[in-house]
Amino acid sequence: MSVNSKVSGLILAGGRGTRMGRVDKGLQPFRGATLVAHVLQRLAPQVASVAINANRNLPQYEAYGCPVLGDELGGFEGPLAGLQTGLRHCATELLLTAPCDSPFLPPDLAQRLAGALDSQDADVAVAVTLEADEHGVVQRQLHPVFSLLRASLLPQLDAYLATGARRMEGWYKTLRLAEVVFEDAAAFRNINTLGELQQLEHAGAQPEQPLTLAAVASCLSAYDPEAMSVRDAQRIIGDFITPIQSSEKVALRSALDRVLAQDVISPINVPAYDNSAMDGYALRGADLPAEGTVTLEVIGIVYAGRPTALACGPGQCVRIMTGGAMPAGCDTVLPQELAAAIGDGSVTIAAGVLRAGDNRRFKGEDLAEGGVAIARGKVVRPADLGLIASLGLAEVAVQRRLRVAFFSTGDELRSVGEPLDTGCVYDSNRYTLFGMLQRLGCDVIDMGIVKDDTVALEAALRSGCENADAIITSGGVSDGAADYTRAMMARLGDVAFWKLNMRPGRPLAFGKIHSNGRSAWLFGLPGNPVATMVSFYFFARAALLHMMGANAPLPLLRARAQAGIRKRPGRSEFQRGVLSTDADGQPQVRLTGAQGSGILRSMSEANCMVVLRDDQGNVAQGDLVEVLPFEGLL
Ligand SMILES: Nc1nc2c(c(=O)[nH]1)N[C@H]1C(S)=C(S)[C@@H](COP(=O)(O)OP(=O)(O)OC[C@H]3O[C@@H](n4cnc5c(N)ncnc54)[C@H](O)[C@@H]3O)O[C@H]1N2
Ligand code: MOO
Ligand SMILES: [Mg+2]
Repeated sequence: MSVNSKVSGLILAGGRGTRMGRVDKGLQPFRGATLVAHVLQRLAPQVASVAINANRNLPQYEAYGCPVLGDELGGFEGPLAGLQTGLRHCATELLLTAPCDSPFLPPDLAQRLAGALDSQDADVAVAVTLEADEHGVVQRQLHPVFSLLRASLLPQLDAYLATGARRMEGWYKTLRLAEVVFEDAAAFRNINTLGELQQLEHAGAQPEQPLTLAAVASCLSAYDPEAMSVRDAQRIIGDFITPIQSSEKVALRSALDRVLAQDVISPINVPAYDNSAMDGYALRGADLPAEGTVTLEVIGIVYAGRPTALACGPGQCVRIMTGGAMPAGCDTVLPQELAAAIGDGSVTIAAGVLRAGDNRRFKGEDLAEGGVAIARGKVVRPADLGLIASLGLAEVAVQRRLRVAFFSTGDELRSVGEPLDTGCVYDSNRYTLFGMLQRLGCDVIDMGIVKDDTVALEAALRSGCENADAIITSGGVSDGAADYTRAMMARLGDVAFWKLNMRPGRPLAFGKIHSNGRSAWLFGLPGNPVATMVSFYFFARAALLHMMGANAPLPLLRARAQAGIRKRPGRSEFQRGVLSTDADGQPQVRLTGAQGSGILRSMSEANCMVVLRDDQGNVAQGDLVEVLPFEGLL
């Protein structure tokens, strides 16, 4: 008898998809189908039948023609709960599991696991791969959700779950386990984030192949590195970059300005109980008069923070303070200033001053227990600190800080503190870059000035690559005779040199370089000081935030031009402006004089950039233009 007829397949699709922003992972589109469809396609030929374990969107899963089984336990208790349901419905001797986010699972999974189960007389066989860790040491990696189990294990699993334990590996420890080594580690790759999903979507057939710039650029209808639009460049950068996968727990206050690495889940209802929004009288809405007045008996008083056993019957009310728990029977609060008369032990209410249900705050109306209070990717602001504190949480998981190395290139540059030789300029780009990176919350590594010298450049790029997640350079990316930077960048990795249809900031280098087993993203910004800043804001900033896993779009707004602006269609222009409010309090903007890309003074005088897109022509006085205010810009 072939292995197939003894095995039922179970696709585990019952998770919360927490790392994917709580989307239903299995149903995410991937290479023309969904993730679960890819898994089904690979699993079905290996087994007698397949069932899907899912806890939401059941009709969509049913559309694949398989039985869909919800967890018996309820409440997203993890893969063991799915396994329990799968074993309960398993009509064959063996059950094979695979997660819904592993579209590359091996075609011989069932066969090889079954072989080991038999030969080792084990209860369960589990896939293992050998993978080198960061020090190059090979480690055994167990993949507990790729398992083949005897259906007879159900009573043991029921008993294990009844203890409250939920970890797969914990349960396996109580069983006879056969480990089966598979050589192709990439086949067990599971997709945890939308970023990975997107990366693999474009990555060609082999998931282990790194994404190349050429592969990303091939998605554009036309790719001309000599005439790139701002939008295309932003798109390529966004598609090429993937977020770093590393987080840390920090004390709440230290989370300010950091990026949340996980959803903050509310452990409690906020507020924890129905309460009053006003100082006044809690009453039954049904007692409110349709006309004339009603006088209610005051049976007691409730203060905020003190539990109450008071309960109102018809004709009764309770004196209550803001935040006080609503007494049983009450659903409405009369603010005391709306009472027609307040007597000794009674209050009189006129018709029409109040509707039933007014001034009551519901338990959980701010946040419901188990709900997402703040989604991962949010940059933590003061209000978020307060919200997290209101949940009683003292720590949160944040993305580890991004390490960004930067240096300036050019023989003509001198550092602050050095004498200024003839023909030289002081290096200002390292200071603007320091400021912008610091504002983004990066750990910065200032590598100083690097001369136009191949050896020095190579050493600097390699050192940056080995010590940082990203490297930002300025200068040397145009095609001037002394621009050694380009040649060296290209030698160390996959780097594109673009001429963009924009002003300032026309040349830009972008890519990924490698050195001694490490890699880093590279942004080669143009040397002219204003061009450096503009390129940073419109390309590097979003890319760095994306690496940090942050969700922080540019805060653009619209303002009226106080004077006409000359603008040539066909390129984007970023002009320095001063944003203010007109006599009616509406935003207005004027330019700050000379706009040459070496003129930092007008950048310093500006408080915004006027963003004029490719297709825009001359701007007339009073026209609305897009503006990027510097204040509040991360
Ligand atoms: N024939 C062409 N020449 C240039 C083009 C072009 O398309 N064809 N593009 C121009 C544009 S636009 C820009 S922007 C610059 C960019 O050139 P590089 O990135 O190669 O930068 P450098 O040549 O090294 O420097 C340009 C300029 O900026 C000054 N600079 C450089 N670094 C700093 C610094 N850290 N602090 C202060 N000032 C700096 C440098 O002294 C030069 O004056 O190329 C145009 N040329
Ligand atoms: O890109 Mo350049 O910024 O115009 O000087
Ligand atoms: Mg140059």
